[in-house]
Amino acid sequence: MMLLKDKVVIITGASRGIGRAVALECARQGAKLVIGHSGRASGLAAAKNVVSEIQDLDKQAIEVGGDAADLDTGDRLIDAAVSTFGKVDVFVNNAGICPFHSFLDMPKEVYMQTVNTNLNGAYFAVQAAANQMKKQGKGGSIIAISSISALVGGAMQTHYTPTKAGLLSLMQSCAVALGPYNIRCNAVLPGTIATDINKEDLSDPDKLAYMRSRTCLGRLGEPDDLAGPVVFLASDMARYVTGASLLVDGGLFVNLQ
Ligand SMILES: NC(=O)C1=CN([C@@H]2O[C@H](COP(=O)(O)OP(=O)(O)OC[C@H]3O[C@@H](n4cnc5c(N)ncnc54)[C@H](OP(=O)(O)O)[C@@H]3O)[C@@H](O)[C@H]2O)C=CC1
Ligand SMILES: C[C@H](O)[C@@H]1OC(=O)[C@H](O)[C@@H]1O
Repeated sequence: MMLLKDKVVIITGASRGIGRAVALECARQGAKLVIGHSGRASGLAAAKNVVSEIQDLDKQAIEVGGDAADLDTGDRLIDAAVSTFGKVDVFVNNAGICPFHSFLDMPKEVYMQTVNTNLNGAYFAVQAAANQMKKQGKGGSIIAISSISALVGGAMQTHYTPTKAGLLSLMQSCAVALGPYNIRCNAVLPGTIATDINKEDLSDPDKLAYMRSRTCLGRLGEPDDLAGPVVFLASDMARYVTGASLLVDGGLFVNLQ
C-alpha cells in the first residue's frame, strides 16, 4: 500500500540532505513532489537531480527555487504546486541553515540571516500552505523540521536554537488555529544527522566520536532515518495526530548518563 498516493507534497530545502531523502520516500509512497531549493546555481543543479531521481521512479516532480528568507517564497511554492498539480495536501518546512558561531561576538548579519531563513520565511510559507488547504476544504498536513535543538542548547548555536524552538511553537499554535479546518500541524525533531549542514563541524574526529557516543543507538542519523517519520505524519495514518512533536534522534535526548 502506498501511504501518499496522489497527494501533492511540497518540501522546502529538498535539493540535499534530509529534504531530499524525505522527497524520495514521499515519491516512493505515491506522492507528486514540489522540490524547493535556494535558487542558487548549486541548489538548482541538485534539485534537478532530485527531480530526475523521482522521474526514474515513474513519479512526478518539479523544482522551484526561492530564498527561504524571502517572505513571498511560500506563495510562489504554493502557486507552482497548484498550477502544476492542482492542489497542495502536505507542506514540509525543512529548509534551514546553521552557521556555527560563538555567542559573544555574534555578527548581527549572521543572526538575522539565520532567523530569517529558518523561521521568518517559514511562518509565511506555512500561512500560504494553510490558506490553500483551507480553500481546498479537505484538510492537510503541515510538518516543520524543527530539531532536538528546540529542547536543548548549543554554545555555537545561540542564533539557531531559538529558530528551532520557534518552529516547534509555531506548529503547536497552528495546530490550534487550523484544527477546525482539519489541517494537522506537527514538528519533527531530528538529532544529529550527517549532512552538509554539519560536515565541517563533524570533521573533527573527536567531536564525531563524541556525538556518536551520545546516542543510545551508537550512530549518527542518516537523512533516510527521517523519511519514515515524515511520511507517517504526512499520511492519513496520522489523521488524529496534531500538535505533536516527534524526536528522531537515536536516543540522544534521553541519554544523560
Ligand atoms: N543535519 C542535522 O543534524 C539536523 C538538521 N535539522 C534541520 O533539518 C533541515 C535540513 O537540514 P539538512 O538536510 O541537515 O541540511 P543541508 O545543508 O543538507 O540541506 C539544506 C537544505 O536547505 C536549503 N536551503 C538552505 N538555505 C536556503 C535558503 N536560503 N533558501 C532556500 N533553501 C535553502 C538547501 O538548498 P540549496 O541546495 O539550494 O542550498 C538544502 O536543500 C534544517 O532545517 C536543519 O536545521 C535539524 C536537526 C538536525
Ligand atoms: C547542525 C547541527 O549538527 C545539528 O543541527 C541540529 O539542529 C542538531 O541539534 C545538531 O546540532
